[in-house]
Amino acid sequence: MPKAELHIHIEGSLEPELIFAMAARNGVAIAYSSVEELRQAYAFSNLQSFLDIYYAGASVLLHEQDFHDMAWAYLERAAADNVVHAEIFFDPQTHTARGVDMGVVINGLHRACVEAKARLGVDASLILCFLRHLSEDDALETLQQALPYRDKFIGVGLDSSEVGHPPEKFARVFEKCRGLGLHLVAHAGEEGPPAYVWTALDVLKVERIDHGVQSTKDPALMKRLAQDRIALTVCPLSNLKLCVFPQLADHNIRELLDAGLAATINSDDPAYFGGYMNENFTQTFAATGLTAAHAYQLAKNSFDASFTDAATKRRYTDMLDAVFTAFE
Ligand code: HPA
Ligand SMILES: [Zn+2]
Repeated sequence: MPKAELHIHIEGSLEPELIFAMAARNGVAIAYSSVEELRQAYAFSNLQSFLDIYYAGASVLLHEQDFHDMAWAYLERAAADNVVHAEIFFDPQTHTARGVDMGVVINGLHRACVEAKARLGVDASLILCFLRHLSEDDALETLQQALPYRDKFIGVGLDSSEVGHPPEKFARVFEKCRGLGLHLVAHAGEEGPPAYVWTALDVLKVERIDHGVQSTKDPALMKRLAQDRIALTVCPLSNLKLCVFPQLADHNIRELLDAGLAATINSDDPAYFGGYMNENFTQTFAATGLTAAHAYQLAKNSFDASFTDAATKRRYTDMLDAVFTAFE
């Protein structure tokens, strides 16, 4: 089934093998003695326990070629899962704080996106995420550093530690980005309360909510999301691995879809959470009993919610319809 991936952190696609290869070629020391030992550390109890190891993994990225190679590996893997369109998050502050130049980050990632179109037929673009555990002034400075590369990213997002860092902390920087014509998204309602989804919508004026699974706790919010067709980029295996739901069978993806919300399925940090796109779909469908009609809706939602033009959305939906017609 052709589909779009709208919630993927490129640093979360860095597989242990690539971490070790880059550590060796860049002379960076890592706290684990083997790929197996590193993988064994991937047992998380919540978002923060994951973020600590995720930022440590990203420390091997130094040169433009490293950022390119990481993104290229993801794009090849995504293409194998029939992802035809990807909007990719990156966390520049994780790298600039270590002395890596903004241009090194963006040019490396962007080159892989350009190659993906030519060699894989995958449409890929970049969304710059601000780290919400840092200050808004740090985000404003990061935006300033990224402006020379304005043509190489399509929007901004908000990620990292959610609880205690509500969306409204970033009101000024998002307002500035809106003025620049950038698309706006934010993580909200992953671990944080429905109130954070409300302020992401009403203060930051985001076009999509990343995760948003806590929204089912607030009926008025559910109504707002359905009425305004605000897409939720849901990541089931991530929610399972970070203990947002005790089991995949307890996930509320079906409740979201059946309430008429524009939910999508995405991989978030596939190297850490045990699955790329198709694995997220097959495990979620097996555990929750979603139907073929839900599969069609999820893929259709992913195209409708993407930041591409109407003609491209129509072309994607025609591809999807052709697949479903062939199975009827
Ligand atoms: O799931 C996530 N939530 C918040 N920040 C993140 N950074 C990478 N993945 C995530
Ligand atoms: Zn995420």
